[in-house]
Amino acid sequence: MNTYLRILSFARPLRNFAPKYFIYSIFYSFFSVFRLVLLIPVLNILFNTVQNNNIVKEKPEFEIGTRYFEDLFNFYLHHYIDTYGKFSALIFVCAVVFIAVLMASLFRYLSDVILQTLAANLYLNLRATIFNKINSLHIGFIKNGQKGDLMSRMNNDLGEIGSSIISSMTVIFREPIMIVAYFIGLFYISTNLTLMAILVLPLSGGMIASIAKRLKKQAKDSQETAGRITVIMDETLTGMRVIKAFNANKYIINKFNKETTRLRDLMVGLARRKELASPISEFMGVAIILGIVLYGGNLILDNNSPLDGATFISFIALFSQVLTPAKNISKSLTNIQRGLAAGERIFEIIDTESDIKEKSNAVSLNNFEESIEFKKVSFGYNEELVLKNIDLKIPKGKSVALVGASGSGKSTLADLVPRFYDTLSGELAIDGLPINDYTLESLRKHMGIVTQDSILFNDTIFNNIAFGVENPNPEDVKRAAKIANAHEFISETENGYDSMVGEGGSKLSGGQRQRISIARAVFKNPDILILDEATSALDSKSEKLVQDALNKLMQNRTSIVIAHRLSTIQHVDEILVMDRGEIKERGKHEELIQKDGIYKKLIEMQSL
Ligand SMILES: Nc1ncnc2c1ncn2[C@@H]1O[C@H](COP(=O)(O)OP(=O)(O)OP(=O)(O)O)[C@@H](O)[C@H]1O
Repeated sequence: MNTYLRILSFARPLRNFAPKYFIYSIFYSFFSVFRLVLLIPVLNILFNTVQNNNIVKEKPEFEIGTRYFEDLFNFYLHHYIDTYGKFSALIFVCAVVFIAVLMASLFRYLSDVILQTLAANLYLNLRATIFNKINSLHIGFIKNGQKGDLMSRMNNDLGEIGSSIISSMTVIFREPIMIVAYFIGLFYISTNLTLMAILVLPLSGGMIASIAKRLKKQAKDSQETAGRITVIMDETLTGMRVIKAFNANKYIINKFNKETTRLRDLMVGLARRKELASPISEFMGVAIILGIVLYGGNLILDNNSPLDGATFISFIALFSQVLTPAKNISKSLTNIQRGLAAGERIFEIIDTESDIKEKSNAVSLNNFEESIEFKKVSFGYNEELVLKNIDLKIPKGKSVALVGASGSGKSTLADLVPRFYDTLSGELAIDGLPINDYTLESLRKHMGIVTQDSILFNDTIFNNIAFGVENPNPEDVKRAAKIANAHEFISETENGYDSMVGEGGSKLSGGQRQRISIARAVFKNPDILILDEATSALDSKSEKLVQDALNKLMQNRTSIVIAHRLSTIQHVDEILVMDRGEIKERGKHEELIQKDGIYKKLIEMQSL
C-alpha cells in the first residue's frame, strides 16, 4: 500500500485533480444507477402492473431530495399514460433513460480525461526524478549497477507501472464510488434483498485477495529476468564484433534463450494465478445472483410480500451491475501487484544515496591558485586497496604523467581529483583546502577531462564541443576546434559544425572523435586537465594531429596525464611510475632512465 501511495504521490499536485474527479465520478455513478432504477416503470408499463399507490395527480412543489424527483417523474408518467396512452408513456421513460445514459457517458468521459492527465503527470515526474537521481549519483553507482539493468528499470518497469498502476487507477478510484451508488440504489429498491447480498460478497473478496497476495513475488522475479534480458541485448548490440570474431554467437544465444525461457515460465506461472481471479469472481457472482433469485423469488411467490416482479427484475439488473465494478477491482488488485513490484525496483534507484556528498557549508572554489596535493591518500573500491599512501604535489601550471602497468591505479588516482570517488584515508587538497570542502560544481568547473574512449553524444559537432554550455559563442567553438586540429575536417563534412556525429560519434573516425573531445576540453578552458591518453589506436598521421592537439591543450595548464605511450610524455615536469597502487619511482625522464628501474624497463619494452 505504501508503494502504491508513493507512486501516486508523483502525480502531484493532486489537489488540481482530486476534487473535480470526485465530483464527476459522483455524477457518473448517480446517472448510471438512475438509468437502471428507471427499469421499474418501464417493466411496470410493459407488464401492465402500474400501481395505483404511485399515482401523483398534482405536480409536486420543488424541494431538494429524491422524493421530489420521484414524484415529479411519476406525475409526468401518469400524465402521459392518462393523456396519450401507454406507448407515449414508454417513449417518455425511454427519453429520460436516454438523457441519463448521455449524462453518465459525459461524466465518465470527463473523469477519464482527468485521470489520464494525472497519469501523464505521474509519468513525467517519475521519469524526471529517476533521471535527476541517476545524474546526481556517484560514478561508482553506474559502474557497479549494470547499465542494462538501469535501462530496464527506466523502460520496462516504468512501462509496467503504466500498464498496471495507471490503468488500474480508474478502477481503484471510481469503482468504489460506483459500488456505493449501486448499493444506495439497491437499498432504495429492497433493504432485505440487499442485506442478504452483502452477507455473501466478502467471501469472494477474500478469495481474490489471497490470490493477489502471492502475485507480487512472481512479478518481481519476472521483472528481474526481463532486466537481465535487456542487459544481454545491450551487450550483444555493443559487442557484436567481438561476439562474431570469437564465434560466440551460439554461446550468447544460449544465454539469451535460458533467460527468455525462464521469463516465459515465470509469465505462465503469473498468468495461471492472475487469470484465476476473473473466473472465480464470475462464478461467485453468478452463485450470489442465483441465491438472490431463490430468496427473492420465494418472497414474490408468497403473495403477501411487498416485492413485485418488476421491482425484483430491476433489483437483479442493478445487482448484476455491482458485480462489474467488484470484478474490475479484483482484477486490478492482481494487476497492481506487478506495478508494485516494478515501483519497488524504481524506488531502489530513487532511494540510493550518493556516496559523494557535498557539505552543507561547502565553499566555492573561485580561482585555482596554487596546487593540487595528495597527502597519504589511500583508496579502494572494496576491501582491497587500489591506491596506497600516495604523496604528490602538483603546483599550478605543472604537468605530471602517470605511467605503470595496467591495473596499477593510474585512472583511479586521476578520478579522485574531480571527486568521482572519495579518498578512504589521507587528504586530497586544492589550494590547501580539502576538496570535500568545495562545492562539487565549483570544483569540477576548473577541470577538463579527455578520456581514452572519446565520449561523444548523438548531437551536432558544435554541441559536442560546446557541451553543457548554454548560448555558446560560435567563434569560441571554432577557435577551440582549430587548436584541436579539428576545424579542417569539420569544415569538410556535409553540414560543417552542424553535422550530426551519430550515436557515440559513429559517423567519425577514431582520430576525429578524439580531436572533437580535445576541442571540447579546449573550449572549456579548464585550469586543471586530466588526460587519459590514447593515441595507440590511431595511424601515424592521425596520431600526430591528436598529439599536437594535446600538446597545445596542455600548454600553461596543470595537467595529469595518464600515459600509455611513453614517448609522448618525456617533456612533462614529473613522471610518476605506479606499481600496484604505489608510486615506486618519480622524476624527470632522464633521471628515471639513469635510475635504471621500472621506468627504464617500461621504455625498453615499448621500444621492442
Ligand atoms: N569500479 C571499480 N570497481 C572495482 N574495482 C575497480 C573499479 N575500477 C577499477 N578497479 C580496480 O582497481 C585497480 C586499478 O584500476 P585502474 O583503472 O585505476 O588502473 P589503471 O592503472 O588505470 O589501468 P589501465 O592502464 O589498464 O587503465 C584494478 O585492479 C581494477 O581492477
